[in-house]
Amino acid sequence: MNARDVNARLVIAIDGPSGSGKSSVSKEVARRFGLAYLDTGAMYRAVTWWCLESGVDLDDDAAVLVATRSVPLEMGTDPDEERILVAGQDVRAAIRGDRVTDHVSAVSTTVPAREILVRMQREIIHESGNRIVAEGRDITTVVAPDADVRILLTASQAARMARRGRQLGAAASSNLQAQVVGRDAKDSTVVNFTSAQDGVHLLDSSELTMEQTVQGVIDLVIRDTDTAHDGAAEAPDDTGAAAPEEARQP
Ligand SMILES: Nc1ncnc2c1ncn2[C@@H]1O[C@H](COP(=O)(O)OP(=O)(O)OP(=O)(O)O)[C@@H](O)[C@H]1O
Ligand SMILES: Nc1ccn([C@H]2C[C@H](O)[C@@H](COP(=O)(O)O)O2)c(=O)n1
Repeated sequence: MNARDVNARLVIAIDGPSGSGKSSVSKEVARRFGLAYLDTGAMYRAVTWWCLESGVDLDDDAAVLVATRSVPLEMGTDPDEERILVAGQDVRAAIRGDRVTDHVSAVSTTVPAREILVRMQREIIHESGNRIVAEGRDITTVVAPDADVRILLTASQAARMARRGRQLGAAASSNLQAQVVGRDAKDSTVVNFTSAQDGVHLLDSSELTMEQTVQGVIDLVIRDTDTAHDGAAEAPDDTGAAAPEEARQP
C-alpha cells in the first residue's frame, strides 16, 4: 500500500489526552492526504449538549443511554468545513462552551453510551470509503484497532495547559486545570489513552511546533503504508513536506 494511492484505503487513528493537538494535527494531515476527518470528541460533546438541552439527568446511566440512542446527530467529515448538527441545530460553538466541557465526562464514562457512539464512528469510517483520519481517546484501541496507521499523540501536562490557555485566551475558564487534567483523569477510568498499545506509535509533541508534529505524523504514515516499494516513499502532494530521511535512501 502507498499513502499516495488515492484509491487505496487509508485509515489513520490518532488518540491522546486533552490539548495534545489531536484535532489541529489530524485536520491538517487529512487535508494533505485528501482524507475525511472525524472528531469523535465532538460526538461525545454533541450527546452531552443534547442531554443538557433535554433535561436528561447525567447521573442516570439508563437515561443517558436512551438519549445517546436517539440523538439526531449529523456529523460532517470535511476537514475544511466543520459540520455538527443536533436536531438540525448548529451546535459547533455550544459544544465547546464550559457547560458542555464540564459535563462531557458524564457521557464518556457511561459505557453503554460509548458502545452506541463507537458503532456510529465505525459507520462513519466505513462510509468514508475507509479514507479518513479519526481522532479521540479510543480510536487506536477500540473503534479502529485495524487502522492502517495508529498513533498516540502526547504532550506534557505543562505544554497542554499552556496550549489550551493560549487557544482560549480571555475566554479561558478559571477552571482550566479541571477542564484539561481533571477531565483526562475521569475519562481514563474507561479508556486508555496514556500508554501506547502494541503497534501504536508514540509521538510526543511537547517540544515540537505544529508543523513539526504534522510532519511527524506524515512520516509515520509513509513508513507504515509503504510496504510495497521499500525505499520509495514520498510525501503527499502539494505540501512541500519531505519524506523521512531513511525512506529516501536507495
Ligand atoms: N505541536 C504544537 N505546538 C504548539 N501548539 C500546538 C501544537 N499542537 C497543537 N497546538 C495548539 O494547541 C491547541 C490545542 O490543540 P487541539 O485542540 O488540536 O488539541 P486536542 O488534543 O484536540 O484537544 P481536545 O482533545 O481537548 O479537543 C490548539 O490551539 C493548537 O493550535
Ligand atoms: N473517542 C473519544 C473521544 C472523546 N472522548 C471524551 C473525552 C473528552 O472528555 C470528551 C470530549 O473530547 P474532546 O473534544 O476534548 O477531544 O469526550 C472519549 O471518551 N472518547
